Amino acid sequence: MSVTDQAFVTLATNDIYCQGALVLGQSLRRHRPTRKLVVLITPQVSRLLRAILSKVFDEMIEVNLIDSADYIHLAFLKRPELGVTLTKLHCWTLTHYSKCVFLDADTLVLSNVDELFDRGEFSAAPDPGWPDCFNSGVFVFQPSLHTHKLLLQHAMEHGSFDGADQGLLNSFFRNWSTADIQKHLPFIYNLSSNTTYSYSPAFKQFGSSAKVVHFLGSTKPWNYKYNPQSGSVLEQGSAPSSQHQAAFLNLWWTIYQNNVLPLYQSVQAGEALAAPGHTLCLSDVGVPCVDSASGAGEPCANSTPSASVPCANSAPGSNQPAQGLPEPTHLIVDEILSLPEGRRSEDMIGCPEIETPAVITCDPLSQPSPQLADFTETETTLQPANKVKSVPSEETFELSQELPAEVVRDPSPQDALEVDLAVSVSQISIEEKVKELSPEEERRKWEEGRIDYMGKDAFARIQEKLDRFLQ
Ligand SMILES: O=c1ccn([C@@H]2O[C@H](COP(=O)(O)OP(=O)(O)O[C@H]3O[C@H](CO)[C@@H](O)[C@H](O)[C@H]3O)[C@@H](O)[C@H]2O)c(=O)[nH]1
Ligand SMILES: [Mn+2]
Repeated sequence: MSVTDQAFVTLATNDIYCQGALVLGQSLRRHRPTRKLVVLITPQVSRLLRAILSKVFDEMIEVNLIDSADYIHLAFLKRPELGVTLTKLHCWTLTHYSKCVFLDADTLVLSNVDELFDRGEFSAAPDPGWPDCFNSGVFVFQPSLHTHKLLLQHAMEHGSFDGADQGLLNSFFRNWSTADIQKHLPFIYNLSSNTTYSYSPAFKQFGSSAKVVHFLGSTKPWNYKYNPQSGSVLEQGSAPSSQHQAAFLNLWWTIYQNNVLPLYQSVQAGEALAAPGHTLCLSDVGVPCVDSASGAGEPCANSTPSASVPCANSAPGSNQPAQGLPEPTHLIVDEILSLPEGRRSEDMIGCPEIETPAVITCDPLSQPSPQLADFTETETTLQPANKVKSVPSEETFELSQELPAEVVRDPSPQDALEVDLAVSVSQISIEEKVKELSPEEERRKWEEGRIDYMGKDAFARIQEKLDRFLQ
């Protein structure tokens, strides 16, 4: 039975965090949630990622990025990510829901967690670093404009002791650790992926009942490279700290490969149809059992090739991208991960962890071609595309009365983080790059007071330019 006035909510302020939100959304879907899935995005998210998110989430709601630069005047800023994570507070404006569960975009759901809706505001699990504080990566809350207003007021009056949302929320809900044990979520609802390293006997005892894994900290799953053939992340600079952590990372990537990448392919194929010549570089390479990302590196047992399926056009759904948004993420598919011989999803039964994979197959008999006509969607878990909503204007108005004018920004694209997906037979990686700004955008940034004092606008570099000019 589905409950339409309650929702799981996440946040992604750029295309990189969208990768996490997509895996989280698909991990929730695999366990058949009875609540809606909602993603909060900011204007920085590209139209391609919006199109993909709308295939996974029931609702996509655009909110204003509360940018750290805006808070210089409020003098409460030490860490640049503060503003961004304060954007999380917008979740209290979702008043068309009676209760919600917030999940960070770097969390992964391992089983059905609908029972979280039996808890009340404000429920959260202890933070592994300081268990008298809660971790703000998973929490139960009740949307309310009044609470939202109080939270923003609290932010302005008291700041945040850690410079981000977790410190703010802990001081706002300050009796969490003592008042009501019902509001202490068990740790299995927010298991930090690296805890297994710090207390492995406990993990051995209780780890199998983990329901939500949280990749907290600076290295996220998308920072690793993944080998689709072995089904495991590649050990490089940032090697996983334990075997268990590696298993969670491998699961993240399995879902990414099987349930997220195909969405790119179908949406980009649709875009190519709408605008021929769109960047989509594909070559037809049969990859033996690329979906065998079980974590153990075992090949799929039941991968009997079926008759090849002729490719057909696949429309991306009803989502038409909005105008004036950041340029889409680049998808570089060097060698497409097509299943050999047009293998259908039914053939994947032997692959563990994959219940209803979204699979795109390509007719191996047809010529390699960058045309979308080479694709067909055989089975997907896609949800109906949904409308993009914005926070109602009255709320924005109310908000802008509360805060200095510059805190609430025009929803103009700015500093979009672009993503390069590099997909080959032996490696998948998600590279992030900061978009090069045009001279006009640079000037606008300066005029808005968003100056990169530590980076390219550092005094030494300006001096260099002046010297060159004066020579
Ligand atoms: O550039 C960003 C940064 C963060 N987020 C969102 O904000 C969440 C929190 O950021 P994250 O990088 O996941 O922080 P953690 O490494 O988990 O660090 C801790 O500290 C953060 C700041 O207090 C809290 O928000 C987290 O819940 C807490 O686990 C993310 O999951 C996203 O949903 C973005 O959308 N874009
Ligand atoms: Mn997190």
